[in-house]
Formats: sequence, C-alpha cells, structure tokens
Amino acid sequence: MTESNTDIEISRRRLLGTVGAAGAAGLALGAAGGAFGQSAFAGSGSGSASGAAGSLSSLGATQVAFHGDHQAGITTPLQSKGHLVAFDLAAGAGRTEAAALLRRWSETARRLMAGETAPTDDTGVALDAGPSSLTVTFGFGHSFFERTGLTARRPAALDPLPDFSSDNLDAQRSNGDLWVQIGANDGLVAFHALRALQKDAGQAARVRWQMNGFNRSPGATAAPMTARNLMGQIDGTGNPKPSEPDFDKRIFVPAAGPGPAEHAWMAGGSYAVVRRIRMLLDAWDAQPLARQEQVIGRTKATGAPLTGGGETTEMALDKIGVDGKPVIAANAHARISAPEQNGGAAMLRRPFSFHDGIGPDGAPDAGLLFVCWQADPLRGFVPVQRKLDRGDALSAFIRHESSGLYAVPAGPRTGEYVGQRLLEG
Ligand SMILES: C=CC1=C(C)c2cc3[nH]c(cc4nc(cc5[nH]c(cc1n2)c(C)c5CCC(=O)O)C(CCC(=O)O)=C4C)c(C)c3C=C
Ligand SMILES: [Fe+2]
Repeated sequence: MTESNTDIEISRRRLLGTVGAAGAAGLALGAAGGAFGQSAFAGSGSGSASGAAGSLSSLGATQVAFHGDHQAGITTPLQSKGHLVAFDLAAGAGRTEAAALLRRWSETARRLMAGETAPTDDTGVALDAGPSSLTVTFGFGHSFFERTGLTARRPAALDPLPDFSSDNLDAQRSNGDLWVQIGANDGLVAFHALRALQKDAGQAARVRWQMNGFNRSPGATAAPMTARNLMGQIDGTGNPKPSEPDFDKRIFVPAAGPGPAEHAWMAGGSYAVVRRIRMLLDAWDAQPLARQEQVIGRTKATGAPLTGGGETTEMALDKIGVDGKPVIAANAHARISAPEQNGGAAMLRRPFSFHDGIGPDGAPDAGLLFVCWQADPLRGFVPVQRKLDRGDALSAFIRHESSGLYAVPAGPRTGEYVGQRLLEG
C-alpha cells in the first residue's frame, strides 16, 4: 500500500508541477484517486470509515501517504478544508507524556489518512466518506523544548522570529508547544480528524488556539488553475516547483545539515511559518481594478505580470512604461517578494483562506491563514517579510494578527511515530 501510495505522490507532483494549483489538484487527485481508491478500500472491511457499499468518487477515494521522507501536507496539493490548531502541554507533562501523545496522534493520523476509523471511540462523523486526501502534519514550537527538557536539541532555526513594524500580533493566538495542520477535501473528514486528535490529547495537552480555513474545491473550475485568495488574486504562481533542481534544498532540511549532531533529527523536516493575516477587504474592494493590479504587479484576471505574457511568464522587472516609471512598481508586492530581489530567499506558500464572521462595523473578519515552508526561515520567510515590512503596497490592505514558527520533522518510517527521532533519539 505504501509503495503504490508513494507512486501516486510522485506522479501527482509530475502532473502538477506546483502545489498552488488547486484546480490542477482536483484533476490530478482524480487521476490518482481513481486508481488508488480501488486498492484502498478493497479489504478495508468494518475498519473503514467509509461504510459505503458503493464505490467512492475520485475525490473521496484519494489517499495521501502517511509514511514517507517528508510529512504529508507540505507538497500535497491544496485541500478545500483546513484546520490549524496549536496545543500546549499540560502542567506536569514532559518528555514521556509528549512521546506517548505523538505516538497516539501518529496512529490516529495514519488510520484516518487511510480512510479507517479512529483507533478508539470513533465519533462516526466521517462515516460514508473515503479519506478525501486527508493530511495531518505535526510540528514543535520553541517552547516545546523547555517543557520536555530537550533544549540542547532545539535547532537555531527555531529561534523566535524578529519583530516586524507592521505586526499586530495576538499572543493568545500565536506560537504554542505543538502545532497540527489538518487538510482534506471534505469538511466532515477534516472535522472528524480534528475531534479525534483533540480527544487523543486527553490530559497531556490542551488547545491553545485553533483556526479554520478553506480553499476552492477540486473540480470547481472548468480547467485546473492556481488558487485565488479572498482579494480575488491568483495566489501561488511564483511558488518553487517540485520539478526544479533546488526545490528540496529550499524546502527541506538536508540529511547532513549545517548544524550540530544534536539537530540531526530534523533531517528531511521543514520549518512552517504560520500567520493569520486579516485582509481589510472593504478598503481593498473600494480600489479600482487598475490600482489593485499595481499593488500586486500582476493582473487580477489571469495573474500575468503587468509587463505582459501569461501567468507563468517571468516578470520583466526592468521594463519602464511610457510615464518613465517601472511598469511593475517599486513597491509592488510581487516585485518585493521575488527571490531575485531577496538574495534567492524562497518559500513554499500553502495557505488557506479564512472567514470568521462579520464584525459590528459590517467588515468581514476574513483573510489568509498564511502557511509557508522552508528549510531555514532565515533564508525564507524572514528576509522577505523584512523587505515587505519596509515598503509593500499591499501592507495598507492587510494586518498580521498572529504568528507561529514550528519545526516539522521528517515523515515517519513504517512503524515509527512522528517526532520519534527527537523524543527517543
Ligand atoms: C513573507 C512572505 C509573504 C507574505 C506574508 C505574503 C502575504 C500575502 N501575499 C498575498 C498575495 C500574493 N502574493 C504573491 C506573491 C508572493 N508573495 C510572497 C511572499 C509573501 N506574501 C512571495 C515569495 C511571492 C512570490 C514572488 C515571486 O516569486 O514572484 C502574489 C502574486 C502571485 C504569486 O506568485 O503567488 C499574490 C497575489 C496576500 C494577499 C498576502 C497576505 C494576505
Ligand atoms: Fe504574497
């Protein structure tokens, strides 16, 4: 099962070329899911969460591998539903309790990602459904290492992010000892996983904060395409592609990392920066289309650079317009954040949108659950955000409200739980 699952992951990446293509994800998931769905459910018997006598659609049947070199949910195509949740270890809980928790969580994640029921007291919320591309991704925050007596094994890359002048952060909704990212292409499957993992936490850890997000559903557009965010922009075009030679180096910690041997447990892992970024949508929507496009430096309809071509055409950053000014403005978001403007700094952005209701002033509490992945935040998020903080035209329309940085270890080998190399190494 693992082998065929790995094959699917590989063929999906080849098909997609980018994880930002939510529409493409639908197509590729369909292609892969049809094949895998057959083997996933044959013989799953009463342990299956599907309980379905008939065959599942490719959306429901598609399964993502739990085991592998890297955890699922990093290069997995964007799913339509997401939950981000941070936990703090309970008073008195230390390394032993943390190891037992990660063991429980891993077994639950493995089973649910295979379309099976939770190991204990399944709530039945996902009955009838297949795995629906469920992924569960686990990470450790800076404070986890003090709580577990493991500070000698805490990598420098997990040092707190610097302050940024435009930050408006809520400490209660930031950081946390442990972080879990859940994604699925079905809302009930995602919620089912959230409930099961929270129950697993038991007396060992309690929820610090939790956020819910969404993306476009696979198959919603006529043709596969990159995702749109709540400002209406095509968002994800410039992401590093798994097909590029330096992709792994940029996103995953190398096996023989630069750090001391005590940090070797992070080989194959990645660092996630998580920011709740509120969009000031009333102000944004009041801007004429041409202004919105100048703010980003790309057209809203197609995502093409303002210097011409299609979505994937490179930006001509030196091009000067008839008014004698750069066609892509000096403060355009896409210019400032581009790797060539930041000494090659790059990250894999894999966000969810959020909408948490409408405030008393009538404005939506909505925006982006910005999640980005990199081998080292000091060569990814930090230099880019420093630059954006100094002069991004988009700043007037967004507000960073919470922040977290997590060390996300490698994917587990068969029989291993996530984080075992840290907790038992
Ligand atoms: C520090 C990193 C970044 C934050 C925070 C961020 C917030 C943010 N971005 C958009 C919308 C778009 N971003 C786009 C490109 C883009 N953004 C970042 C980084 C951050 N964005 C990077 C590295 C890039 C790629 C640059 C490149 O390689 O060319 C785009 C253009 C399309 C694309 O490439 O994805 C849009 C649109 C919002 C709305 C937002 C906060 C809410
Ligand atoms: Fe951006």
